[in-house]
Amino acid sequence: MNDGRDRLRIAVQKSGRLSEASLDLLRRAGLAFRASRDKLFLYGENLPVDVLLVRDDDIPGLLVEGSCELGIVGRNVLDEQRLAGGEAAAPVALLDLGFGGCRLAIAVPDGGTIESIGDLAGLRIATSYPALLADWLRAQRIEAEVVLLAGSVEIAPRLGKAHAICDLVSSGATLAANQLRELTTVLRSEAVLAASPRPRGAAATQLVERLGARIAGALSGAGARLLMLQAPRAALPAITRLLPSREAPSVLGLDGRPDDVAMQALCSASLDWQHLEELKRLGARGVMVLNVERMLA
Ligand SMILES: Nc1ncnc2c1ncn2[C@@H]1O[C@H](COP(=O)(O)OP(=O)(O)OP(=O)(O)O)[C@@H](O)[C@H]1O
Ligand SMILES: O=P(O)(O)OC[C@H]1O[C@H](OP(=O)(O)OP(=O)(O)O)[C@H](O)[C@@H]1O
Ligand SMILES: [Mg+2]
Repeated sequence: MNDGRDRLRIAVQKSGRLSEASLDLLRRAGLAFRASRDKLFLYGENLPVDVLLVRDDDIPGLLVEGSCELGIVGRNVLDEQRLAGGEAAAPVALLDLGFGGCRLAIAVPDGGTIESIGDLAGLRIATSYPALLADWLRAQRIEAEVVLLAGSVEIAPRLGKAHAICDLVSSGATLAANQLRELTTVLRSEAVLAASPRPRGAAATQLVERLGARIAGALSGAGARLLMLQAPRAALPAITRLLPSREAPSVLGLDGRPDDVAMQALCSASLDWQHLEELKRLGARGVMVLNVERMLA
């Protein structure tokens, strides 16, 4: 690994919105950990892979300097630091992880005079994401002043510090509580698996690829169902049309029953009781649905 280490390091948010889901995903990818006494480090027990628990803002920097080979962080944090860092090598986003979904949005006081993005010209906008906001303003050819605030951005308009804000939104409850309304979206974000841009040795590269494949497998397996049944061969086309299936089902002949088949199909999470009742009506028997835990392409 980098700096002569013989174990891989993954940086994960210590305590916050991404912490639980990040560790859960790593466990589903087959990693088992033991916590250090100071709870800043999780020692990998079954693979040479350890987890570093840090502030999410530190994760891109740890990847850039090569102290960690992988990290789980919001795309918002990754893109902000890439834009702020200018030309320097940036971490590489490998995979979207399907949690931590939110958007960076511009919001304005309810009932105020700002009605379209053009109205932002010449105004002050408070944010914790100055590089993303400045980049968006440039692209929209709007000249506005960016006011940097580390947190509680939503109260800036009430304090007279800014006319508008640019902050993360998911349910919209925080905006509503502060009498703000969303004007436009600057960036859609979710947690991503990111890799260090520093060159690594062959062993580390191989382990990064192996973990990437396991994590992708844990994600694609999540929610998938394996449907197994027996049915009259003649009912197969109708059954196949009915299924929320990702690919063609596997069909097997049955000994001594030429008119019947056994079939197996990988379905999405939307496979429900109504599908099963319909299958029965079409002549299916022995219908079984299993949750898929992991898949390897
Ligand atoms: N309301 C939200 N809904 C869903 N995801 C969110 C929301 N707010 C933030 N996120 C995502 O979760 C990430 C972490 O958010 P959190 O609020 O825990 O960060 P933080 O306060 O900066 O934590 P830290 O102490 O690690 O710096 C954000 O960068 C973003 O990607
Ligand atoms: O649209 P909503 O569902 O209301 O979520 C939006 C809020 O969530 C985030 O803050 P968080 O709650 O993580 O607190 P923080 O500011 O301390 O990070 C974000 O900064 C918003 O304030
Ligand atoms: Mg942070």
